[in-house]
Amino acid sequence: MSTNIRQPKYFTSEQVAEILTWSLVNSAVEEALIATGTTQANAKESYAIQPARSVTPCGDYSQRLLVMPGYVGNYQLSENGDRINTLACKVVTSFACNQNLQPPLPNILANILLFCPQTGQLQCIMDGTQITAWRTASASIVATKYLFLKRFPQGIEKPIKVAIIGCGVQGQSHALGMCKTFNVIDISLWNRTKSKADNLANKLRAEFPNGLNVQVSDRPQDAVEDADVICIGTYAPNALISYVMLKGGDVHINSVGGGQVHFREVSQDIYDYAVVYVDSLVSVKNQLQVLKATIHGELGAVIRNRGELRRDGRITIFQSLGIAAEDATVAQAVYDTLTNANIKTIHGSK
Ligand SMILES: NC(=O)C1=CN([C@@H]2O[C@H](COP(=O)(O)OP(=O)(O)OC[C@H]3O[C@@H](n4cnc5c(N)ncnc54)[C@H](OP(=O)(O)O)[C@@H]3O)[C@@H](O)[C@H]2O)C=CC1
Ligand SMILES: O=C(O)C1=NCCCC1
Repeated sequence: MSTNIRQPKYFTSEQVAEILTWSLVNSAVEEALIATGTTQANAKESYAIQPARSVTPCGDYSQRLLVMPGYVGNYQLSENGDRINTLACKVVTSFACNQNLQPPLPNILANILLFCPQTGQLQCIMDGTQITAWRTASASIVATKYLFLKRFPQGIEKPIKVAIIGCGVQGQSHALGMCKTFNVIDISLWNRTKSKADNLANKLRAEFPNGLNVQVSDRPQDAVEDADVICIGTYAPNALISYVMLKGGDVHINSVGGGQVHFREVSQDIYDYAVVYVDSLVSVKNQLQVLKATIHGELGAVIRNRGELRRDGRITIFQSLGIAAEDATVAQAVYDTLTNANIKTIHGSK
């Protein structure tokens, strides 16, 4: 039999990093969130098919291999772009011990396989480690825009105070993404190992020399006490923030940390009071049984019914689990840029 099968391309983390900008990733992730929740092919709407990810513990639960397949159909990477389909699968490991290696490795290492949606042929494998860091922060950015900033007349121009709890890979991408996307006037950083918060503070001061007040806090409560928006992404097995620590009134929390075993970095009393949204209700069934919270709905549903949500004076939580559709749309945007395909994608400064 003749083989017309082409070898897949490979894109390194350096090639991928070169392409990533906050405007590109934010818009690709927003499309993924909108598509999530609609699973049927439909001429007018985008949709996503993303079965629950498989999790293989490798010895114990602190070492896991996750396989995240996803198909996103009939979506656009930019307003004037063609409607496209993407078939992808992220293969990602989470080994909590990697940070103790000399030299340290990221705990979360990923590769994304992108397939031709017409033939199923593997088109490329790209490093997904950076994409995971960026797309998770972007999901929190989109959540902050729709669940929090839409409450105010100034919208995304509103000056906000942000707290970052945990300054690992996720804390860093959240801090940079928030400051690049929104009018952040004040950012407070807390990390268990203080030197990491100090390093991030220096990076932010260098990158945003004007108009951004950067502080490192000794305790999580000091970081969050005035915060409008809190981004928390750790492996903590116990709550790091609780209701009494918050400023009261309008507060939005992006909680991305799965912990090693449970979702425990935010205290139960905050969940009891807050309105909780997720990226995917399907993932909730599989991964969030331990969380005692009423889930209000999916972020994508809020975006689809633009402007209908009013949560004035409330605490909202975006409980992020991470979905394959986000990896798929971002990987597609990166691939298109690197290969000049579907080139009407949106670009912007880093
Ligand atoms: N929702 C999603 O889509 C995604 C979620 N994640 C989750 O986000 C979290 C962070 O991942 P990532 O940033 O890549 O990991 P990193 O290893 O880069 O950072 C881990 C962070 O957790 C902190 N931490 C660990 N244990 C504790 C503890 N007992 N108390 C307080 N802080 C602690 C570390 O502090 P220190 O520096 O002192 O060690 C560090 O700040 C993980 O739970 C991961 O599973 C990751 C990717 C996607
Ligand atoms: O969504 C992801 O990607 C991940 N989520 C939880 C931890 C591993 C990576």
